Amino acid sequence: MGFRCGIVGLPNVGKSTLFNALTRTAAAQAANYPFCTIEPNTGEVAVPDPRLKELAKIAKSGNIIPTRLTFVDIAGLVRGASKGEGLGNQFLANIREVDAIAHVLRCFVDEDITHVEGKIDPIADADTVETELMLSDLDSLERRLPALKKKAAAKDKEAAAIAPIMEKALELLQNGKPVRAMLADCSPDDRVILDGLNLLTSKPVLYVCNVAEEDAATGNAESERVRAKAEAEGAGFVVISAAIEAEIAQLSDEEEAEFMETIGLEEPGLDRLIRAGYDLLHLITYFTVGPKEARAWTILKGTKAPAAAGVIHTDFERGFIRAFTIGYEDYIALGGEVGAKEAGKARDEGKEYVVRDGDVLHFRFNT
Ligand SMILES: Nc1ncnc2c1ncn2[C@@H]1O[C@H](COP(=O)(O)OP(=O)(O)OP(=O)(O)O)[C@@H](O)[C@H]1O
Ligand SMILES: [Mg+2]
Repeated sequence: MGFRCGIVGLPNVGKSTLFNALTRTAAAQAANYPFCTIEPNTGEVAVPDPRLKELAKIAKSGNIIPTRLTFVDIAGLVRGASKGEGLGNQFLANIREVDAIAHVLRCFVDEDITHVEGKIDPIADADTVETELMLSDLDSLERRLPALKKKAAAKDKEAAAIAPIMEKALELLQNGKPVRAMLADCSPDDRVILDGLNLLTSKPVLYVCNVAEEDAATGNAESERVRAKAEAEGAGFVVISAAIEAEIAQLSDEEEAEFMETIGLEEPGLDRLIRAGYDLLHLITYFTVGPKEARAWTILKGTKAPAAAGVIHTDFERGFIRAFTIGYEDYIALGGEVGAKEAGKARDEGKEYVVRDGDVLHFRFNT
């Protein structure tokens, strides 16, 4: 699988700084000039989950292995990108390949750091970026729709199913709205068709307000404006100071705790960001726990047991018999597998079982 979250925004707003903090590397060049990034940087990030440590304690697991999410640091885009300005289409192609968008908005004032639009206005910046994505989608749909409609009229079943969804998406774009506005009342089947259209504005969005160090714990007036926008749209929202996070990422665990206390942060903003990205993608976690390791695995909400097993190994899915299942709360409260079994809280689940977040699973299979 591998779910990918793309870091998108205007040039020089802190995307690469954030990426480096997330991946705890200096893999992406971050510097004070627009279009510093050209080729996208890709990195895997461990998804922080305090439950793993609790499970490992009970099972005396030798190792803790978190699940991972991929972040992609993409080139900045400017007004006119959809028509080839700046890095134009190349950049749009990179966005097309991700599953969700973390849209970084500059909310910090610093005269020394160039802002391509000349002033701090995250709402206007968000509109600039979104407009380019919408123009690109509009262009793509307007090009594709006539041929599709012709096919639909000629009784092509597939085309007939796609056409109304394309038309609805087009109508939204013509009214200046992103296609994700139709996600809320999209049936699962329609959703598959919509995803197949491979548009830019149908991807879920998380606004990341990049604030100054002193605003990291509280946010500021600009980030509050973005919060209101995110709430109105049903989009994700996180306040973070990329500059601080990059510093924190360099520290040891002890130094980190101390540093965060001085600046009033309860947990690294990165943890909040990673979790928000995970939620945005409708991902949940199940665990496998034993003396060797306590390990987290990522699945889409709604995944049934065999497909969940397939994340570990395709053989597990092909030869799936059943899933020995204990809910996380039960596992902890009853002191592990034996206790849960004795209390009747361990269940054998079959092929139709929809795995829940936090399930501790043990798959039985034959190959
Ligand atoms: N919260 C912050 N406060 C102050 N300065 C910051 C903050 N976040 C990033 N910067 C600075 O802004 C500059 C641009 O950062 P960065 O290279 O990460 O931007 P970018 O969005 O990746 O740009 P590009 O689109 O050109 O690749 C760097 O000098 C970085 O140190
Ligand atoms: Mg960059």
